[in-house]
Amino acid sequence: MPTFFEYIDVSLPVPIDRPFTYRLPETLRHRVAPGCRIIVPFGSRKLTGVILRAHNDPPSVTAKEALRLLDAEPVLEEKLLALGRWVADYYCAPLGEVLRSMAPLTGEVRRTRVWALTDKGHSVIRQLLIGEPGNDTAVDLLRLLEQRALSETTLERKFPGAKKLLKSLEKKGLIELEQNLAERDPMRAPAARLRVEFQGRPAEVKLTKQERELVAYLELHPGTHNLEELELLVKGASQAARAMARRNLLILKPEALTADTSWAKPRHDLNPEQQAAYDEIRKALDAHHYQTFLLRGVTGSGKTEVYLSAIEAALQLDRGALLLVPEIALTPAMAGQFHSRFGDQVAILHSAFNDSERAEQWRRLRSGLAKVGVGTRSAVFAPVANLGLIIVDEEHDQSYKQEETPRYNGRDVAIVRAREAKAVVVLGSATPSLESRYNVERGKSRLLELPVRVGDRPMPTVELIDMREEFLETRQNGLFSRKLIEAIGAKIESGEQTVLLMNRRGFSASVACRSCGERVQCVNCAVALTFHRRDNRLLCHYCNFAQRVPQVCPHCGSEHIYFLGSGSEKVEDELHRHLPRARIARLDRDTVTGKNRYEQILGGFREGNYDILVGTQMIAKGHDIPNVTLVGVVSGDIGLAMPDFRSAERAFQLLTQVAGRAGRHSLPGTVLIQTINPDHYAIRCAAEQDFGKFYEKELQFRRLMRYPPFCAMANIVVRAEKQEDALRMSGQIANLLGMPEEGIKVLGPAEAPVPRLKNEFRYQTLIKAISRPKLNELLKCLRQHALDDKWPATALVVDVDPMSLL
Ligand SMILES: Nc1ncnc2c1ncn2[C@@H]1O[C@H](COP(=O)(O)OP(=O)(O)OP(=O)(O)O)[C@@H](O)[C@H]1O
Ligand SMILES: [Zn+2]
Ligand SMILES: [Zn+2]
Repeated sequence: MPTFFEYIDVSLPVPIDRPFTYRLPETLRHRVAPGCRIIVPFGSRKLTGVILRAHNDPPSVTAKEALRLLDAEPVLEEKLLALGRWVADYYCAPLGEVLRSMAPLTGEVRRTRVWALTDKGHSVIRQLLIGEPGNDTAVDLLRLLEQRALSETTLERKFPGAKKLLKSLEKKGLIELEQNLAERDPMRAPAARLRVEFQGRPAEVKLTKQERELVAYLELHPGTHNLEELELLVKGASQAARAMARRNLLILKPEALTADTSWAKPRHDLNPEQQAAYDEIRKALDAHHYQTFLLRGVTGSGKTEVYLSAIEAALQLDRGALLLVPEIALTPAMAGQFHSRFGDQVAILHSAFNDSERAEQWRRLRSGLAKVGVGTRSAVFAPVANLGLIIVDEEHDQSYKQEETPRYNGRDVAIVRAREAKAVVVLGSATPSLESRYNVERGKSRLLELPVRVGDRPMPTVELIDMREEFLETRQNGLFSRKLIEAIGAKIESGEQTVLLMNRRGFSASVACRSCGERVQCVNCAVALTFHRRDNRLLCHYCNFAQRVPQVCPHCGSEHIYFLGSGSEKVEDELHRHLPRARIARLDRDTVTGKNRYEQILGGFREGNYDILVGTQMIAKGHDIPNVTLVGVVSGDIGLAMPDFRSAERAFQLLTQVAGRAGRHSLPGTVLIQTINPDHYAIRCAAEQDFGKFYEKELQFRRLMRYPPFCAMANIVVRAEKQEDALRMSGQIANLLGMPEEGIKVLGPAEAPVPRLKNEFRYQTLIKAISRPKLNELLKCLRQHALDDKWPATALVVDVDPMSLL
């Protein structure tokens, strides 16, 4: 094995599916390794790529020379590179794009551009140096650049009017614009980690708006906080904290000096069920084998405590751990809970972090300073050393699926990663996905169950309210049944709290014309616009297009415009009318503007500042609020009629999860679900909170229709701005798939359920296959065709194991 290589194969973030070969300059030949980043020329650009292989096999065409090596040690170690290859292969995505989304590698490095000397520039300046010291600006400038590449603004400051000079020097080939990589490389910039310690509000001190916001937050959440994480929650917190520290209003300390215990929940002794689940996990960890567990625990059964103990066990065995949580669930409360248990051994990886913050956390894991990674989907790629355990909380959650290239599912990647690392996976949920539950039957994973709530607390009682009967009896088409309003009123009287689900935001679902019946649609998408009363606008929930409410029908000119359907905004509004004294908070994408709002609203509700929390599915997940004893569902039917084979599963999960928010502590809970489909199995099973029954029913349906988990599925979407282009390309897809092999079923191409989205026409084809390799082969053919036929890079979407068919 030579230690001296002339060539490297580099993966680049471009939609082309192969590595590119480059020649190494002398100085780098003994320094490269797979997984290191390197800057290479690509067309007229310079790109950062990842070295896949170093070798001495001359390529058939002359290779260009690589420019600069960024890492002395690989950022993606061998195993992660292999995982990236698996993702690229399984999800039919270009490797370069997979690697880019795996690590905070290139995000920031391409931001600034600097002027640097070319080779010619170097030799010119060297000749000049031999001769007389130059005194004209051009020479000074070139000399300066010889020491260091500099940005145009810097040069302007030193040499006013430099712009013109730079252009002429560039024309002469002496200098060139380069992307400033080394300086801005997030993998290198060490950021100071600081903790904020706050001891209470000093009276009579003037604070700025930002400082007040920070104080408000700190008052709600006493103790010490990490400054970076605070910044995420309270915009401008960093600046405000520093300013306040200077005035001795709070204390800033370096990270290592403090351990955050402010979020500490009491540590519980495991109950027998938790203990039994933990014992199984522990055994597998001790055996150092790969094993997947499905931890199905009813809502409020204490799954988190099992996770914490399992992570402790892994640490005792000197192995690292990863905890994946759904997008919305990674709150500071969650992070704090882990901090308080594991101190600075925890690295938090959040998609809302910027590149350098992510890189910082990534570095702490890679160096072994941190041993536990907690994060959302992409944290599955975090460089945890000696990985022993991966936990995927709420494994059924849709946010584990990335809805852009590479369209991977973090849960499934977790399983593959664990298998290679001989690690243990724990998938936890009260409502597991059909796929995960079926894997138990297939012997691919083992079931652990927490069948009851902790402390023998009862499950909430659930009642369905048939809104058709309600209408017959009252002749009123209101949002609320009498029963629901009464129940909420009674809770306000007794000082208990209510959670009210309305899984659609906005005020009215759409606006239509009484004369011609048409709905007002988005100009970019084939969907009806939703009316948002607060800003008195119609809004597209797909592309955010907004317009005023038209005075007359855009189709026929009639003035008889009316509003139909309802959303969370209207629920809040009508509730005020029914219960004028109620204190109501609303949690949906319209009220959660900015990172801190979510915590603020929820925190305020938890503190008892509100009687009722109205919200979309955001309120259904994970919360553990003691005083909530009533959960109401305004319409249990939303989503049931979606043209997606998962619609029943999703409805069941949402209703069961939201029901699970009631009565989790000393007070028992009640759930009222309003519906016009009280006999639908998803709704009935949710009402009975019977996962087993739902699973059997749904599995039958999937088996009969050959839907996942009884087939491997992919969704092919062809999209283009011009309808004829989209039609032509999808025609080609139809031809290619015309005579499918045995064991492959093709549905379509047909108009996608949302036939126009963000100004593109969309046609979709579903492929179901008995054999995964055959499906994979077929998809690669399609991609190859798109490349050969020079389709625009974004025209073909290949979505393997799709989670959403819209
Ligand atoms: N052994 C125990 N004894 C007493 N209380 C416990 C025990 N384990 C957990 N708890 C408490 O029970 C509550 C519910 O636990 P947790 O939030 O982990 O439930 P969960 O299973 O994740 O539910 P969900 O799926 O609804 O989120 C928490 O307040 C937790 O602190
Ligand atoms: Zn009309
Ligand atoms: Zn739109």
